[in-house]
Amino acid sequence: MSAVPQQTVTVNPLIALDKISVRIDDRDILKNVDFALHEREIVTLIGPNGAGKSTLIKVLLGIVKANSGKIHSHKKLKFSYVPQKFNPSHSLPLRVQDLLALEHCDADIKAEIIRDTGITRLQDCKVQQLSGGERQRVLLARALLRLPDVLVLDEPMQGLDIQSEAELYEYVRSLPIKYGCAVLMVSHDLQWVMQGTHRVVCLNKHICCSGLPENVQQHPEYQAIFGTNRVFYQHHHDHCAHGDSATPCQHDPRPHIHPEPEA
Ligand SMILES: Nc1ncnc2c1ncn2[C@@H]1O[C@H](COP(=O)(O)OP(=O)(O)OP(=O)(O)O)[C@@H](O)[C@H]1O
Repeated sequence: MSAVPQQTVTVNPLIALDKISVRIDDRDILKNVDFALHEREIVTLIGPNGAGKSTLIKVLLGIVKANSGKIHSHKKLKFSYVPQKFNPSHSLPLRVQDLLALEHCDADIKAEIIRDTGITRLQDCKVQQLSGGERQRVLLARALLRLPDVLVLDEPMQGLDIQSEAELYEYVRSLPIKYGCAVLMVSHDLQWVMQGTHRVVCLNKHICCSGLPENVQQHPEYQAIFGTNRVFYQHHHDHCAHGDSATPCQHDPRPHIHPEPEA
């Protein structure tokens, strides 16, 4: 069983891609891709480098136009996207609090998101000067402040240390219930992501297979790409991951990411 409580999947998906194909410079990037994301669902997109994962996300976000196929959605959706790379211009110095102020959100929720993503003490820092891990936290906070219907995370663990990575997964897992969003995540980190996801979709220009993590790893196309030794790691948290301690966090039992230690 997946380690995440299964959601009741509604009949109507929030958004569905129907036979989407994308060609760039006469190369097939996506071929006949059917994909659906349901309310409050956590879906992880996996696949080898160049499989078209970022392109699929960009089609969903409307950044890339498909050459053929249809996108269905029964309401106008609010998306938040945390990209793989974000390099803010040095010619436009921006403090973290200025970046966060661009999203309008209830003050209590904003305070909660800032606290839970561990960025309270970064408010006066310039975005350009943040470490990779700090930047990821700030981008996640900013994405959440939009209170999106769909939160899209493209390899969000980049730059995070192992401790923060575990906390971030735990935190992401709590988001659909806390803020009512669906989460679509791209990740190469099979061990950690699979135990936090409702459904896995394996892409290699076309959808190779999809379903529960434990079923997908038995699929021949999955095994052809990733081999048979990549068994998903099942980890059960009843504690937050800070301090290398397995004892429950005394000060705050809610999923949250701890701030990076001060230098
Ligand atoms: N704007 C573009 N122009 C030309 N080729 C592109 C463009 N965008 C993507 N591609 C090509 O499409 C293919 C899929 O790229 P994409 O970034 O979607 O893959 P990915 O699965 O996200 O890869 P990775 O895991 O390495 O991030 C790649 O071969 C890439 O070079």
